[in-house]
Amino acid sequence: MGRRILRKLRSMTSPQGTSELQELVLPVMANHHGTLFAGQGLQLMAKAAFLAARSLAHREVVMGGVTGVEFTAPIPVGYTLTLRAWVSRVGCSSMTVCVSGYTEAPAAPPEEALKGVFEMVAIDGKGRPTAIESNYMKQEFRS
Ligand SMILES: CC(=O)SCCNC(=O)CCNC(=O)[C@H](O)C(C)(C)COP(=O)(O)OP(=O)(O)OC[C@H]1O[C@@H](n2cnc3c(N)ncnc32)[C@H](O)[C@@H]1OP(=O)(O)O
Repeated sequence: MGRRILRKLRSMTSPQGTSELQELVLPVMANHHGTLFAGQGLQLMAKAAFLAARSLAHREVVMGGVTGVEFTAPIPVGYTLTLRAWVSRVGCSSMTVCVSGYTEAPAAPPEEALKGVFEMVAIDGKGRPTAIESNYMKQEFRS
């Protein structure tokens, strides 16, 4: 692959410590109300948090816990859900990742529909916590 194409591909990816996913809500992802099933929403948020944390740590990461999740608006089938995740705290081996999801549809204004805070831990080849070497952020943003 040529260098120019590689440069273009790199510029199209999310910055380190962030991720963005876009999903079309399909009937197979819905509950009996015709809106996104909570378990599917959690899975998508977990995926976005994982990708943001791994891109910062440059190592494999696992989820240690979920600090909080809120579903603030139902997401009907046919809507587009855009999830944005960003690392808000870097510890020794752990990271806090915030995720926010917005809905869009042709006749509806964009609306925040879900959000969550996830604790991710960088691991070595044996699955044990390992230090994150990053200058991304060395302070906690918790109030
Ligand atoms: C991508 C996926 O699908 S992951 C699959 C689901 N997740 C898993 O299977 C993970 C299973 N759990 C584990 O493997 C372990 O409990 C680990 C790796 C998360 C932590 O291992 P421990 O031996 O408990 O780690 P230890 O107590 O040394 O803590 C390591 C770091 O993780 C943090 N941590 C550990 N557990 C948690 C938790 N539940 N919530 C928040 N932070 C945590 C610690 O605060 C510490 O942070 P620091 O290094 O920045 O100071």
